[in-house]
Amino acid sequence: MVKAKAHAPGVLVVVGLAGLLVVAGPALFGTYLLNVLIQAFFFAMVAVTVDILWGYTGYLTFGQSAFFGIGAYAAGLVFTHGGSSPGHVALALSAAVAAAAAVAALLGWLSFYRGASPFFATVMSLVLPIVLSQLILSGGAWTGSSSGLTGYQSFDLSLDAWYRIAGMGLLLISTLAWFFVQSDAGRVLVAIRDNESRCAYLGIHTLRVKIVLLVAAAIVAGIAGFGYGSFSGVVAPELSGFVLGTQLIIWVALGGRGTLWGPVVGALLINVATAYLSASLPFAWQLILGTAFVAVIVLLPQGLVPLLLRPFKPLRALVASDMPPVLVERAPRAPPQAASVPALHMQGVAKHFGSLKVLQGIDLHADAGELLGLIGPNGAGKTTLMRCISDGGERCAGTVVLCGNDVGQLPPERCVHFGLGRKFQNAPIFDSLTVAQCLRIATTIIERPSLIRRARTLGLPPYALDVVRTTGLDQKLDTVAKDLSHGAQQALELVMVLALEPRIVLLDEPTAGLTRTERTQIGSVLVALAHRYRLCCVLVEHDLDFVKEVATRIVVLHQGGIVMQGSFDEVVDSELVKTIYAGTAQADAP
Ligand SMILES: Nc1ncnc2c1ncn2[C@@H]1O[C@H](COP(=O)(O)OP(=O)(O)OP(=O)(O)O)[C@@H](O)[C@H]1O
Repeated sequence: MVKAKAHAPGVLVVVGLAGLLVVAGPALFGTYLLNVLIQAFFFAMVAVTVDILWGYTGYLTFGQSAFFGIGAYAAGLVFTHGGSSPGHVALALSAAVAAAAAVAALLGWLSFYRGASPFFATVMSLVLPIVLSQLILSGGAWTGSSSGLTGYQSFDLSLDAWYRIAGMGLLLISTLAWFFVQSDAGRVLVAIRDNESRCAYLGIHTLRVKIVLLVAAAIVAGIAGFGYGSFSGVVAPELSGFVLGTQLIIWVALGGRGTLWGPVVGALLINVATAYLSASLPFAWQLILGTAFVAVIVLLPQGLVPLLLRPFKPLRALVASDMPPVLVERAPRAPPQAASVPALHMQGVAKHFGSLKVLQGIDLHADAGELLGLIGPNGAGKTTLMRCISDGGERCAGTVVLCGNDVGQLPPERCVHFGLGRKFQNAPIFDSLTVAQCLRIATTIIERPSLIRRARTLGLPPYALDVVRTTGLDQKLDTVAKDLSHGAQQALELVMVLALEPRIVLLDEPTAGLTRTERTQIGSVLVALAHRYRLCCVLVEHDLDFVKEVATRIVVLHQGGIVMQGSFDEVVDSELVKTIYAGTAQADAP
C-alpha cells in the first residue's frame, strides 16, 4: 500500500501568521478598513476559485461572478421575502449551494463536451453572467430589478465578528486550495492544462474532472456570495455581472496566475486601493488600474507575487517539499479476460475524410505476445489506423474489439480501460511536470490520487520499472520533462504507457530521432514486453532493419488497405512489396 507524504510544516507557520492577522485585525484597523476588508475577503475567495480553474486547469472563465451573484441573491431573496430565522438562514445557504452547483453542472456539460475548444468554454462562461444579470433585471419587485435588494436583516453580528468569520473563511479556503493543488490530484489539473488530449490517452476522464472542479468552484463562490449578501445587506445585479467576472481575472493576473497567493493578494490590494482611491480619483482610477493590468501582463506575465517572493525562493522548500517519490515495483493486475481472447480484432474498418478514402476494409487480428510491425509508404494510412484502434469516434465503418471489448464509439479514455496504451510519435509529455509527476499522472487510473497529499512512493509494474532503470530515468525523477533529451522523452513516454498496465500497446515510430544505443535499448524493451510479459505490441515503423530485429509478423498497408501479412522475409522478398516501395503499385493490388 502506498503511503502518503505530509507537506513540510512551513505552510502551517504561514497559515498561523495569517490567522494571527485575522484575529488581531479588529484591534489594528479602523471601521472603514474593516468594512472594506470583509468585502475583499469574500471577493478573494472567488479569486482563489478562478485561479484553480484558470491558473491550474487552463480554463479561462468569466463566469465565477455568476455563482457569487447566485449566492448573494439567495441570501437577499430569502432574507427579504422570508425572514432571517435560523430556518431561513439554512434555506438561503442551501439554496446558494444547490443553485450554484446545478448551474455549474449545466454550464460544464454545455462547455466541455467532447471536441469543444477552450475558446468555446470561455465564451460560454461569458454568456452565463450576462444571462443571469438579465434575469435579475427582469425580476421586477421580487429581485429589486436594477436597484437590487437592500435593507434586509440577516445575522446579528458585530463588525469584528464578521471580519474574523470572513478572514477565517478565506484562510480556510486558501489553505484547502493550497493542499489540493500541491497534491497528486492537483498535478492532474496541471496535466490537463498542459495537454488535455494526452490525459485522455492515459485513461483520465478530463471532461468529468473539469465539470466536478467547476461545480466545486461554483459552490465555494456561491458560499462567498452568500456571506457577502448576508454581511452587506445589499445585493445588486452587478454582483453577478461579467464586469465582476472580468475584474476577478484581472486580480488573478495581477497577483500571479497559478500561485494561489497571488489572487488573494491581488484581490485584497485592489479592493482596498479602490476603496481609498476611487473617491479621490473618480475618473482616473479605472484608467490607472487598466494601465497597471496591461503593464503587468506585458512586463510581468507571472504577476506581482512571484516577483515579490523571488528573494525568498530558498525558503520555498520549507513550505512545499518537492522530493521525488521512491519507485517501487507493483504487481500487475490480473487481466480480466482469458488468455485465449485476442488482444486486437478489427473487421471491415474504414475511414474517410470527405471524399478521400484513407482506410478501407481493414481486417486485422493480433494476439497477446505478438509484436506486429505495421509498415507501408508515406500516406498509406498507418497513423490513421492507430487512431481508429485507440479512439472509437475515429472510424467511419467496421468494428474494433480490444481484449474482447467492442469499443463502439467510445472515446480514448474508455479504450484505455479495455487495456489499450498508445505511445505517440512526438512525445507530447506535460511541459510543467517533472518525470516523477508525469509517471504519477500515468498511474491515475490504477491508484486514485489523493486530494490533499503527495504519495511518498510510486508503484510501477515490473516492465515499466525495467525501462526506467535501463534508460536511466530513475536518476532524473525531479527533472522537468521538457528539459529531457529526445531519447529520454521517448523513454518517459513509453514508461507512461506501460504504467497503465496495457494488454495492447500501439507505438508510432518509436525509434524516430533516437541514437543507435537508444534504438537498441528500445528494441530489447519491446521484445521483452511481447515475449516475456505477453503484451501485444503494434509498431508503426519506417526503419525496416529495426522491424526485422523485433517484429514477429509484418503487416503491409498500402493506399488504405492491407495488401500483405507474413514473416519479415516473406514480406521483403515479395514482388508486390518491392513495387509498392518503388512507387509503382496500384490501389487494387491483391
Ligand atoms: N485530418 C485529416 N484530414 C484529411 N486528410 C487526412 C487527415 N489525416 C490524414 N489524412 C490523409 O490520410 C492519408 C493517410 O495519412 P496517415 O498519416 O495515416 O499516413 P501514414 O501512413 O501514417 O503516413 P506517414 O508514414 O507519412 O506518417 C494521407 O493522405 C493524409 O494526407
